[in-house]
Amino acid sequence: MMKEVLKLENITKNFDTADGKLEILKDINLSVYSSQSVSIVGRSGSGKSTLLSIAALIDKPSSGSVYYKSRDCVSLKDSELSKLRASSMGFVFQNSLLLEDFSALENVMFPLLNIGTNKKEAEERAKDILSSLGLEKRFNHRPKALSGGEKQRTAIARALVTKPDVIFADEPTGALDEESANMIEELLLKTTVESGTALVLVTHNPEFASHCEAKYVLEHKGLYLL
Ligand SMILES: Nc1ncnc2c1ncn2[C@@H]1O[C@H](COP(=O)(O)OP(=O)(O)OP(=O)(O)O)[C@@H](O)[C@H]1O
Repeated sequence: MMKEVLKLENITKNFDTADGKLEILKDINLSVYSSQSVSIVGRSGSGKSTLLSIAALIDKPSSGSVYYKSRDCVSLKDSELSKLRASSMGFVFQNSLLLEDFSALENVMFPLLNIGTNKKEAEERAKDILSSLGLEKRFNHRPKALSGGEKQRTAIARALVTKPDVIFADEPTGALDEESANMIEELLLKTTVESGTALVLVTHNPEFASHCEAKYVLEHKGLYLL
């Protein structure tokens, strides 16, 4: 049976601006299960990144609950949230920032060292995952010596290496040419499902979105199943 990894309940988000209260999200509900891929599309400014930040426990909702493996997370302390993110979540962004002064291998080892994995094991696991993403000849390359697609594959390796329960991807192929974008798309869907990780994907690309198991559109402040 599939486990529920993430549950958003009646999420509302307002921003206070010079022109008063701006309501961005209203009564959003979403459940995400292990191994499930979920896509969220919507026009620019509809609140996709805001929703992703709330789901990933980076930002807090104005009201509503975020449950992570049945645990209510909205009122957890920042230090607990950081720990939870580091051990159980992975992130891939349009321009995933890699550490420029470190090799691809060191970039991928970093999240493991951060959660206390010993160096030898971290190196082995980082090498394994980079190799599985076709980067076995790029271990020692710094980010500036990697192509755009290779950088994103390194970012995916970095996101997956801790074996997270869920990966949040915000426009992960937005900066790539079509061929690299297709490859990254395929890799993300395949690697997440195979490792039991859930994927929550925000994208402008309707084709990429359509390959996910559950497809949502964010419009008029609400989230609707397509
Ligand atoms: N800190 C903030 N203060 C005020 N308004 C904000 C803040 N953050 C986001 N917004 C507004 O919230 C709305 C939603 O922004 P968000 O980035 O979530 O949209 P999006 O759907 O991800 O857009 P895009 O597809 O262009 O990336 C926008 O109108 C934005 O201006």
